[in-house]
Amino acid sequence: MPLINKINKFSIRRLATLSNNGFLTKQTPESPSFPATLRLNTGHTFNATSFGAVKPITSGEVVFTTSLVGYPESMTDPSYHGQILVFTQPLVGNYGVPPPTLDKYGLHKYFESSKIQVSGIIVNDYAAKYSHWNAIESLGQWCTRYGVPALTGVDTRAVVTLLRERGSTVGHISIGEEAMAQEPPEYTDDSADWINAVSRKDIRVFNFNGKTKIALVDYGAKDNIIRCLVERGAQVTAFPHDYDFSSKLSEFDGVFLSNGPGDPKNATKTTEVVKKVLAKSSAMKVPVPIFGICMGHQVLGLAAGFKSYKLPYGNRGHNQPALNLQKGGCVITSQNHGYALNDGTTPEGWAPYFRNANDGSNEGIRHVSLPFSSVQFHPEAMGGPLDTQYLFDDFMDQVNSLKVKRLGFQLPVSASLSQSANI
Ligand SMILES: NC(=O)CC[C@H](N)C(=O)O
Repeated sequence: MPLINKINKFSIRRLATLSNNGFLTKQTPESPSFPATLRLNTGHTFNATSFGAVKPITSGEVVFTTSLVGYPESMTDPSYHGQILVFTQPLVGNYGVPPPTLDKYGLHKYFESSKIQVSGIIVNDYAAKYSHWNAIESLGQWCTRYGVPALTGVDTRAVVTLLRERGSTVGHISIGEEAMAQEPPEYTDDSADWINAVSRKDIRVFNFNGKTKIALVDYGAKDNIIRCLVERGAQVTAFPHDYDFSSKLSEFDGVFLSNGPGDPKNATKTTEVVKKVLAKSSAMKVPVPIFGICMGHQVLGLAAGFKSYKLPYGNRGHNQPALNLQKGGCVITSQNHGYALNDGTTPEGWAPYFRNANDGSNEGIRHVSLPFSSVQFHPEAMGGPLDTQYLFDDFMDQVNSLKVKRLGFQLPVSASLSQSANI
């Protein structure tokens, strides 16, 4: 390559870094590569080379995603907190990592939260050389900055075959000869605390100008879920997972239950709060609609009386087909979950809403007469197909029309008559 081209390429990369100044004033150097292993509790060991943080040993549940793109979004999704993520897409890293730019609502434009949430990543073929107009650093540099180990050179198809045969499996990333020679430690399952680790600690309002007031319970909410609501005119009040907002229900037009990590059965406190909210809303003349996504769906289900269970190895990817049991048809969805509700435990007054066309697992529930529903997949789809974003439109339409009805009931009769004449 002529020298001038080389210089131009270098300056363009530098410019990208400088134009995002304030985020990254100095790039982290690439970590040196070390020999490493991924050891699974099945007894299998995979040799690898590290390209992220040099941390001797990291343990966690090993899960896989079949998504072809979206590693910045997946790795910052709080639902992946504490897990070691295997990418089945062989080439990972080739478009680098974007800056932590915030949009006008204060939400991350290119990430799902403010940091890497996975405990480690496993890829087949790491691309250290990246190219993208918006990239400011490589995947390896990003992992190094956040202290997250990353392995390349692993036969990820063999790992996934094992995970699919053996089910949910704990694994250990060992970096360097010394760590590789040691027995991996006993894995301590701290997943009961994961929601607490990722949920916000304070109450925060997004989009003060929004006309429709939504209470969002944050179990580790992805930024794009909040964006999907505020972009549709919502003022979103995000509550910590353990905050009992049931006494404030009448201040809101709708309730949204977010995604989050771990087993929904650990979310006992919030399940009790959601039970109260369901009872309160059901008793209102005009009920307040409730919608949930993934963990929010599971919590709503548990509060309604469904039972949940752990899937053999979970569904994680961007092309999971879900059948709409109410209207017919099939939607292609983005997913990331290890647990599911059991359709066989559907309580009275509720119905399964969506069903996974691959494994038959539940993908959604709805109340047969009240405005309560939820989906296991991710309509906000970051990343993934946008086919089910209409569910946000449906939810906001339902919230707004019931809000008008509720206002009608609250106004004196004469005002209520003139208001309904206006709509
Ligand atoms: N994305 C999510 O909210 C995941 C929900 C839950 N942690 C599960 O794995 O099933």
